[in-house]
Amino acid sequence: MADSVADHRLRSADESSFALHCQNVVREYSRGSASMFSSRGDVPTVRALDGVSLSISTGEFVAIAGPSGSGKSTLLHLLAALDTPDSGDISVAGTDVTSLSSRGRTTLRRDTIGIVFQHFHLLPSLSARGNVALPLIERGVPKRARRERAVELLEQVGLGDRATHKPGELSGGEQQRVAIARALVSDPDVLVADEPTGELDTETGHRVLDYIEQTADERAVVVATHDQHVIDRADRVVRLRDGVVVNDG
Ligand SMILES: Nc1ncnc2c1ncn2[C@@H]1O[C@H](COP(=O)(O)OP(=O)(O)OP(=O)(O)O)[C@@H](O)[C@H]1O
Repeated sequence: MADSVADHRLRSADESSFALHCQNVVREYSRGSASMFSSRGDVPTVRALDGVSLSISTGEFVAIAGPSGSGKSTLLHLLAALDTPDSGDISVAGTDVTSLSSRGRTTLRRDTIGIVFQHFHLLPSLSARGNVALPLIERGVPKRARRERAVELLEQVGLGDRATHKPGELSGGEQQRVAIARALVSDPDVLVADEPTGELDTETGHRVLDYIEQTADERAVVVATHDQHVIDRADRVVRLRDGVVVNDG
């Protein structure tokens, strides 16, 4: 049977009213193979998230903070539908992620989630415009419309004059702005960013943050970060420690 995202729309009004919602989420990783550690076949695990519950609305700019290893990236990957939890529920834009197949999650990401990584993840052989237009190919948007939309987004992030430059010809801050433009090109309901200012100097980090902040007016924005500037500017800070939410406000 076809696995359409629409089949996984939540029935509950409570959960579907949030752009992002997770309930009692647990995610464990195994530490190597069973044979390495135990004659009984037990695989040691690390519990990266231990019962996390969180709801984020459209228009909120939320920072996920906490010490190294506290579970920030793990949570972000789950909220971006890049991964699934061992137990608990996650919904994105009213769709139950945990019941989707891998293909269904790919469709959900394509249609509703923009993702920005610390290391930009741009294709070096494509121009800034080509990188930004990439998600529109998957959506079947014609070439001319793709180009126009990509240039529009690059102008919004202040890089209209860099459209034909390749990533190697751009500074770190410019590359990160290209990555943000790419994440926003499909006008997603949710923007998820993992340490987006981690590789940038303070001033460039502020510029990138300006763009991220602006986009939060019409979508939910979640940023995992160690950067105090991001934490200071967020509407709300969710603090993790050892995979548990220790503060939310
Ligand atoms: N693929 C993996 N395999 C095994 N353990 C992992 C894996 N990814 C993360 N972990 C472990 O899960 C825990 C949470 O890691 P996570 O990367 O989510 O933390 P973080 O808060 O993002 O850390 P940092 O700030 O250093 O990026 C850590 O103990 C980490 O070692």
